[in-house]
Amino acid sequence: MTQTFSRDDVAKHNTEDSLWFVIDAKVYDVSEFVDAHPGGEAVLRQVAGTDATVAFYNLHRHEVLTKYEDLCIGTLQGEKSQVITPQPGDLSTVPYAEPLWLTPPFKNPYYNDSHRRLQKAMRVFTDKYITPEAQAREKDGQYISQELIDRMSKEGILHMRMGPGKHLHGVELLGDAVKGEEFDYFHDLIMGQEGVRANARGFQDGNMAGMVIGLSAVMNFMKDQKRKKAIMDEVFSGKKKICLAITEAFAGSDVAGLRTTATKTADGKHYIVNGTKKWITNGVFSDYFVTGVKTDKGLSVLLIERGEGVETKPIKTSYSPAAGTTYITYDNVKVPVENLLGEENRGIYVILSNFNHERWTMVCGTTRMMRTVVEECLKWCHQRIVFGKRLIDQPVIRQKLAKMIALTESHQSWLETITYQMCNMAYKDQATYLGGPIGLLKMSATRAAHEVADESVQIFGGRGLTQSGMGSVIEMFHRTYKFDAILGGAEEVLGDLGVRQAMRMMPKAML
Ligand code: HEM
Repeated sequence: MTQTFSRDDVAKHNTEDSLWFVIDAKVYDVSEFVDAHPGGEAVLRQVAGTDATVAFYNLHRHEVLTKYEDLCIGTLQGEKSQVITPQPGDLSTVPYAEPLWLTPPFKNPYYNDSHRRLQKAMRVFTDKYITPEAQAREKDGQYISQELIDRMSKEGILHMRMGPGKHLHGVELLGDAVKGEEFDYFHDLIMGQEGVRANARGFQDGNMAGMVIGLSAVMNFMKDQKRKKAIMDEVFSGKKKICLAITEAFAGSDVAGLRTTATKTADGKHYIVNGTKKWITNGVFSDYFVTGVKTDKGLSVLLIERGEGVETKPIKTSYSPAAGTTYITYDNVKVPVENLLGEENRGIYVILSNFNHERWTMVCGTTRMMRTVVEECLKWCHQRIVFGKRLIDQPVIRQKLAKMIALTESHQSWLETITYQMCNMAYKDQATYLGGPIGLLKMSATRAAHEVADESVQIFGGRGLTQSGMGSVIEMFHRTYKFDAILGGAEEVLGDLGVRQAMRMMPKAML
């Protein structure tokens, strides 16, 4: 694209056969494209021979130009493009589009060089591999490809998604961006926040969310160490998939109400499992199901392999089928007693100890998505002309942005404060001291997401309700933010948990 043209050259191409215009100092020849233009032929003819930059950005996302770059035949003499075309791995320079620690000149006490290296490497990986696949799967509703799973496995991404621990020791992580031994909860936060930038909430769960919440129970509670290692190897190598099967049509956040039963056989060697599970993420393509069951004196957790008596079928939800949301039935499924995770009748401990990390991971994602929505709105408000002004020139719009920015920044800061505690507190103490705060944080983050989603649709108007084009990210967020408000514990349950934990620590303090 070395050819240059004057504005007069462009102006001559406004005929039936030759249709050129300028967008951002680049010259486009759309003579052959007019028939195929999704917005119709007439609108293009109206701007033939002129500078159509403002009209274009009022109607299209910038990536449309990248997709159709073949239509560009040259540039304007002596003029330079102004609009930034992001490259894989780039940080955004839009204010508030990145957390403060990634925004010069701000300083932050929590992150070191290994965090920065990991952030950079994971962003490149997301931009190059996760986003294109996520967008494709959102459209075709298929499940994640084995190719992407294999690629993530090779880079140690599956290992890292499980958080800090021995499973990372000696594993090469994203080209050695960080040593497994030094991986902490801030690295974990980075993995959680960078991954969601694919802007596809359904696929985000389809991308091994079942593993994140299911494998941890095996890692922490399977007694047979050889078997545990074998299962971890199968899952980390991407050969087998695993999910967590707790909720039922009978019981959601109130896990004590589960009705799936596990009865021991007379010889004591097996459990016979009967019952159902609902809303199980990744269930349709999983090989292992970490399943909450009722045993004679309480709850227990069993690792169940796909096999005779286990049936899975997809459930349609308001996010994409790519999540693999599943209804499971267990009909007289024979499970070896060695597959018991933790102690019999004390499964509630297994389930609860899993929750903190799951909830915290969800906050990482929600907070990052709110930030992306802020960025989308800031860009849109600067390019959208309405009533003869840019949207950003309307005070009422600036009020909405102020609220959205404040909610995003405050939740990121609170999240980092909690993450710092996780880095510096023994795992067993975290259940006592952080269960409540993490519950309150998740409750508050999803309430904030509710506000951010609502305001962003008001800013985008009809485009915020349209799945393709300018408002696609807003539409996706508004349609799916509720998943974080329900999954992993509903807002009300978590708020109550936070206050009840505070009640337990309440001294005899009087007014
Ligand atoms: C190289 C130049 C252009 C390309 C490749 C292009 C491509 C597209 C595409 C892919 C869409 C579908 C919606 C989307 O994905 O955003 C679209 C919609 C549209 N385009 Fe273009 N377009 C170009 C220039 C223009 C210009 C200069 C105008 C008007 C002055 C225009 C007017 C429209 C309209 C009115 C729509 C429908 C928008 C909507 O549904 O909200 N296009 N265009």
